[in-house]
Amino acid sequence: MNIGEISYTNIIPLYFYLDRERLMDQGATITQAVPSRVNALMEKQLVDIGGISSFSYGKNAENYSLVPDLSVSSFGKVNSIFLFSKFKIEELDGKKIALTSSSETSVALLKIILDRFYGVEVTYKTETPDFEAMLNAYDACLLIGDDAINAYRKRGSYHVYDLGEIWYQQTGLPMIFAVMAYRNELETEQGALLSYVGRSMIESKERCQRENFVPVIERVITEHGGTFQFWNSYFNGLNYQFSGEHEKGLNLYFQLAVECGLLKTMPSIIKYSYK
Ligand SMILES: C=C(O[C@@H]1C=C(C(=O)O)C=C[C@H]1O)C(=O)O
Repeated sequence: MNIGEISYTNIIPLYFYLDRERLMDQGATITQAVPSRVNALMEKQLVDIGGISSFSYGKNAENYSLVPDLSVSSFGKVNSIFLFSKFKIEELDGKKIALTSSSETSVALLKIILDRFYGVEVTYKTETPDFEAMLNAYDACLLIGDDAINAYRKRGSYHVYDLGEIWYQQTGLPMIFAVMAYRNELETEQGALLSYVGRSMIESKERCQRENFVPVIERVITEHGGTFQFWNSYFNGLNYQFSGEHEKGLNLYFQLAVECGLLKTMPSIIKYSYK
C-alpha cells in the first residue's frame, strides 16, 4: 500500500502520530508531494490512499471512497488559500489570472466564485507557484498552502481574498479542501491495513486536537519559521472533521462545479464502513 501525504503544514495533524515504523513493517510506503501531484499519483494507481484535493475525489468518485470523519476544511477564513490581485475582485472582468499548479480544489473554487458569485469573466493560465513572477506577468494570482502563507508576508498593497471566507459568506457552509480517500480496490485487497490506517489517522487528529496542536506547531516552527501565535491561530482556524455539514458543503461545491462545466457529472459521496 502506498500512502499519499500532502507536503503542506495544514494536513500534518492527520499524519503526525502515525506509527511509520509499524506501517513500514506491514509493507506500507509513504509518498509526500503537493496536492495536484498526490491526486495524479492516485489517478495512476501509484498511490492507494491519501489526503487528496476534494475536487479530485469529485472527478474520480466512481473509483474512490472516503475514510470517514477526516478532511481539511474551514468554516470561514482558511488563511492559506489566497487570491492576490492588483484589482478589486469585482473589477477583474477581462483580466488575466495565474493559477498555482499545486491545487485542484482551490482552482475550481476560484472559478466558481468569480463566475457564480461575482459574475466576472477572466482568462486563466496555470503556472508554477511563484508570487513575484506571477504578479509580474498577470493581474492576479491564486496561491495555496505554504506558498500562500509565505506570499501573504510579502503582500504589500495587493488586494488579498481568502477563498474559504468568500465561500462561507456566500453559502453558510464549510469549504472542504481535502478529503481522505482510497481506491475502492483497497477494501478487498488490503482491508485490514485500510482499517488500521483510517483509525490511526483519526487517533492522530484527535490527539493533536487534545494537545491544542502544540507539538505540531513546535515542529512547524523549526521547519518553516513564523511565530507560535500565527501557527496556533492557523491550526485552530482549520477543521478536520467530516460531518453532515461538511457533506452539504461538499455537495454544493460539486453541484456548482457541474453547473460551471468543471465536473462532468454529480459525484456520489461514499464512505468506508469499518469492519
Ligand atoms: C488548506 C489548504 O488545503 C489544501 C488545498 C488543496 C487544493 O486546493 O487542491 C488540496 C489539499 C488541501 O490540503 C491549503 O493548501 O492551503
